[in-house]
Amino acid sequence: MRPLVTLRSLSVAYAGRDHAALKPLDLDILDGEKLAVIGESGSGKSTLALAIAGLLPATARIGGDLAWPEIRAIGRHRPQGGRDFGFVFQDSAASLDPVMPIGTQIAEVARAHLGLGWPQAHEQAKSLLARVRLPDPDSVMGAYPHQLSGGQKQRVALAAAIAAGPRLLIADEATSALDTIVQAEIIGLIRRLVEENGMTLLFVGHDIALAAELCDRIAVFREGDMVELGETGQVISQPRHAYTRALLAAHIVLDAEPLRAGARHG
Ligand SMILES: Nc1ncnc2c1ncn2[C@@H]1O[C@H](COP(=O)(O)OP(=O)(O)OP(=O)(O)O)[C@@H](O)[C@H]1O
Repeated sequence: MRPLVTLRSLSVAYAGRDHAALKPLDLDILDGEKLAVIGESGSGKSTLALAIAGLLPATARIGGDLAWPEIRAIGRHRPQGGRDFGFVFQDSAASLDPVMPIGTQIAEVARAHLGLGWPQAHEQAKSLLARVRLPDPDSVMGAYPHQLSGGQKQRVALAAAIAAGPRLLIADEATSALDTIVQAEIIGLIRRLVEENGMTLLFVGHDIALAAELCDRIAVFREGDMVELGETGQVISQPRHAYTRALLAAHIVLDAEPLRAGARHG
């Protein structure tokens, strides 16, 4: 598989902080793969996701090289949100406009990046709402974010993220605020959308069992260091790093089944 994004000695430090948020790392995100980035709070996962999307704040100093080879080849400097990547955050309310109808928000992405007129963009938005399995897409088109549940808002955020057909879907703790059943539904939805659209997935989270269920490879982060990177089956059944073993041990106490399944299938 060709790399969609390449990182070479990439590091990130925020102004005023003693420690680097990300220590130099090499990583290729392969076109079409589902890659999980996991680790505890503060380990640098979101920093990595934001760096890949070109969304780090101005206070961040970036070292090394981060490239989207195909974008660089056509002379563009940075990836474009919506067109090259879709980003879904933990708190989708923060990325949805509270005073704009849902349908208009999704249609705007399709209009801006696909050059559609408003009527076509609205049709596209309605079919996306059906694809993310929101009941009654017609009424959701005219609804506002506060009228939807947390799980429904994540479905809308996913519809908006993929509206312009990006190559990469970045889900940053996109299911972390949801209860277990809704979380499983959204994981299933992400899997289906990624497969149907042939997208690459960067799944950022702290739950190694969820990562194992969904992804082909797992990268484990701790204190800004990528301590482990491997195929899911290998990371689950033969973890190389003590921290990965500790994450797995903590999970086996809570709920062993997804991990056993991940090890069997991996
Ligand atoms: N905008 C910022 N300015 C200064 N420091 C930041 C900023 N964003 C993150 N950091 C710091 O960088 C480190 C890595 O944070 P990051 O958010 O990438 O971790 P994370 O693994 O995604 O954590 P979480 O799961 O809690 O979001 C932390 O020490 C954090 O406090």
